[in-house]
Amino acid sequence: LTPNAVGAGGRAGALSPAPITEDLQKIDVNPPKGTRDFPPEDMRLRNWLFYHFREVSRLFGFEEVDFPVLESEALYIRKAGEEIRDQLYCFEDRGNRRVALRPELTPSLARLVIQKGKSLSLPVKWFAVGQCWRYERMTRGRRREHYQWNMDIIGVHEVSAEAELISSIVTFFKRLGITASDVGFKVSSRKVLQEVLRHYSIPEALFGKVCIIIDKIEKIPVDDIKNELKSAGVSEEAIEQLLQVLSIKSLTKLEEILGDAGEAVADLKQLFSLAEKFGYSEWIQFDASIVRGLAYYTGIVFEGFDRGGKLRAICGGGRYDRLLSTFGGDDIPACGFGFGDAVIVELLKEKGLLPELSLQVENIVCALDPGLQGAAATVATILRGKGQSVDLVLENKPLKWVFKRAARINANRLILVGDSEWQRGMVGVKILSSGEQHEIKLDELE
Ligand SMILES: OCc1cccc(Br)n1
Repeated sequence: LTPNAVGAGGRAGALSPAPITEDLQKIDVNPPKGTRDFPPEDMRLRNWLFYHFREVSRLFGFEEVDFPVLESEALYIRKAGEEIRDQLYCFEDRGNRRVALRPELTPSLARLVIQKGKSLSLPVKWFAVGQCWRYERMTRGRRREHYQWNMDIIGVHEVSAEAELISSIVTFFKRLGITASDVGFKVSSRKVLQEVLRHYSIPEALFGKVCIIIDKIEKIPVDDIKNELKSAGVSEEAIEQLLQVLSIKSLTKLEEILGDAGEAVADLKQLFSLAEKFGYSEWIQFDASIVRGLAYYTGIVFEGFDRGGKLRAICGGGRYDRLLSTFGGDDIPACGFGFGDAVIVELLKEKGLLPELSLQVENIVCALDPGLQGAAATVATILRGKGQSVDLVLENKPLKWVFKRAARINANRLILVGDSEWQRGMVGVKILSSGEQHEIKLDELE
């Protein structure tokens, strides 16, 4: 081959690499805007977090489920003007179907419950950990995906279901070292709004839209809230009463305003009573301004907040008794929550509660000469068969390199396969923490 000659599709000339053809161009190695890669150190933290999500779900007797990330857009088309709708990551697929990357898990769960129908024995207690998406203009530099832990109880009318769900989140926080001094739950009920709107004969059809407007009360000026409520058809008198009720932070005060005949006060009293029995009274407080930003909630709603006031809501949930019937299913009561994987990590960082997670491999196995690479593979396989993790050195490397790698992967032991030892059915073992070294018979290795 003459220098630089490249046979048709063949290897480059022996003297120099093939010229870069126009097909090769440097791709953008970053993930798409608003999305994250999980390199090993981040994946260890994510796995640690998800381990606790799953452990708490197991402690509460919930079964894991999952659904496609891609769903029919129809699951999320609600007319109440939710932000989740405005940011839907939706498109038309090659079959001209309107589809969307799921922005939340609850509609998928409702769909599966309906699909399973009578084959399910109620109550259903399901949990899921899944990636959810939104297409938000990157002006605010916010993410377009996060992972959410959801727990849902389907088929229980009583407030004991919401009390159980809040207990599961308290259990999760405690496992991570987070206390009631760090976070709390603001709890209310949409029945508070419902009773005020009914008192002013505001049509039920406006309920979802009013809730979505009210949910912005901390985010936009109160005059904008008033204007949006007026445009939605709520009278000025009703608006004033609504805003007054929403400022209530005590159940006693709420009872004075609404009376004790309504479901709102009764449900909330029951929840606070159960909270005492579960032992998490210090974690929850009534706050009538909490409505949550999803149109389908119908009763108790709650959100976890950091008492330092620096972070966005940590988690949130509530009762959604009408969602299944709006999907054409039976009228089955339901409640659940979503817990994102981002704010909790910010909180853990702030509290100094992030765990030290490093790669840990029990053994590094190395052949002392190229002819023993097969023997090293045999040793690795024996150890792995006994449940021991092994980093097998796959190339002929100097010992200095092996020791450096052993330190980087935090190996406990270095297993050396040398010719003379191998001839005697032995291998060398070095305990890396102490430096202690000995030989051991292959069949005694464990
Ligand atoms: O919290 C609402 C939400 C939904 C999907 C993706 C992201 Br990031 N955030």
